[in-house]
Amino acid sequence: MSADFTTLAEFRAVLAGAPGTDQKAQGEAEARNGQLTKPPGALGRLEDLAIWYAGWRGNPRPQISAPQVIVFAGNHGVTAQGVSAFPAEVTEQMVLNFQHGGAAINQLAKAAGATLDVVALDLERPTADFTQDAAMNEDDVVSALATGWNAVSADSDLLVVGEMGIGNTTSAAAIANALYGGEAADWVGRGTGVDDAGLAIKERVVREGVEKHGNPKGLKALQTLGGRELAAMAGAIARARSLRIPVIMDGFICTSAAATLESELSGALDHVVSGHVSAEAAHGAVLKQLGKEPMLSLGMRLGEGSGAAVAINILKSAVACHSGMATFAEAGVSDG
Ligand SMILES: O=C(O)c1ccc[n+]([C@@H]2O[C@H](COP(=O)([O-])O)[C@@H](O)[C@H]2O)c1
Ligand SMILES: Cc1cc2nc[nH]c2cc1C
Repeated sequence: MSADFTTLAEFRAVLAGAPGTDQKAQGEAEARNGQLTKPPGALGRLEDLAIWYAGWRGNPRPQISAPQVIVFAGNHGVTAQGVSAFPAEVTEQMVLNFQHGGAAINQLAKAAGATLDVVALDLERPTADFTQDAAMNEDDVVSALATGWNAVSADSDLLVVGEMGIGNTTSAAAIANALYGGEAADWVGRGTGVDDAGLAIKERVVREGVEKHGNPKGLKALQTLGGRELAAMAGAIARARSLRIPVIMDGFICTSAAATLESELSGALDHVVSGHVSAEAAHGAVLKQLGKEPMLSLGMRLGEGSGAAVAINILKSAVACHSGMATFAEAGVSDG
């Protein structure tokens, strides 16, 4: 299948034409939730998650039986400046590890009953150093969006997008700084574990990049400051919307990539929930800007879709209760 767009303008039109939640199914799910054998609200946020999921699936009593995890990998020109604790070769080495089943995400996807796809994007062709030039030209960012779009299986009933890309916390910080303002220092963190000198380099690189590209917003931020794996995650999130597949987003990089869609079009992430808040310093602030409450806070900072994969189990639990529980009438339990 090929994507429904060949330019950024066409991708914007796709975003604008995307479906909303199914109000009828959502209302029916809400009504069902009120009849289940529990005190009202006793399942806390699990109840909201199940109703949200039902609305997007257009089914008041849905199931989750085909979750898909996709990990996108990309390389970043900005690594030449010394912004990561690890060398750029690790991106490709970890792709091989994913393919051989040896990474954390392999275990977490399996534990959550999800399929796992690994998509490497032009690893031999890193993006441009965004302090010098736009990270990607329009053709490159559209191609990466299309790769993400095409990676989503229409048979999935839940999507997790994750990433692997040495240097990409610098990209994510630059995007967040461009979208939300403040100082570069507000958005940079230690990523894979840079020392104070590395953190100072990241701060300078983010400041220079954001200034060079003029505080870009929306897809322009994705193109000029992002990376191929970030654009692919954005493309996959957009495709999931068009297929009414709910999405759990992962850590700082995933959330910053997703934020470019919301910046482009308010409501573009209504079908997306946050799986976790990562230990990367600014992740919580980006989630706050998006009005997304993370499901989990486990001190993770791995990427790969790992935190979101753990959260699949939470969403499955929410939906299992919602669709499997008896009502007061069915169980002969007196309601309050
Ligand atoms: O998901 C997160 O919040 C997260 C936080 C810190 C690091 N990472 C991962 O670490 C890599 C980027 O870190 P760095 O230091 O190279 O910018 C990339 O492969 C990410 O998947 C991911
Ligand atoms: C080993 C390693 C694994 C990762 N997975 C996601 N980002 C990563 C970064 C490193 C360095």
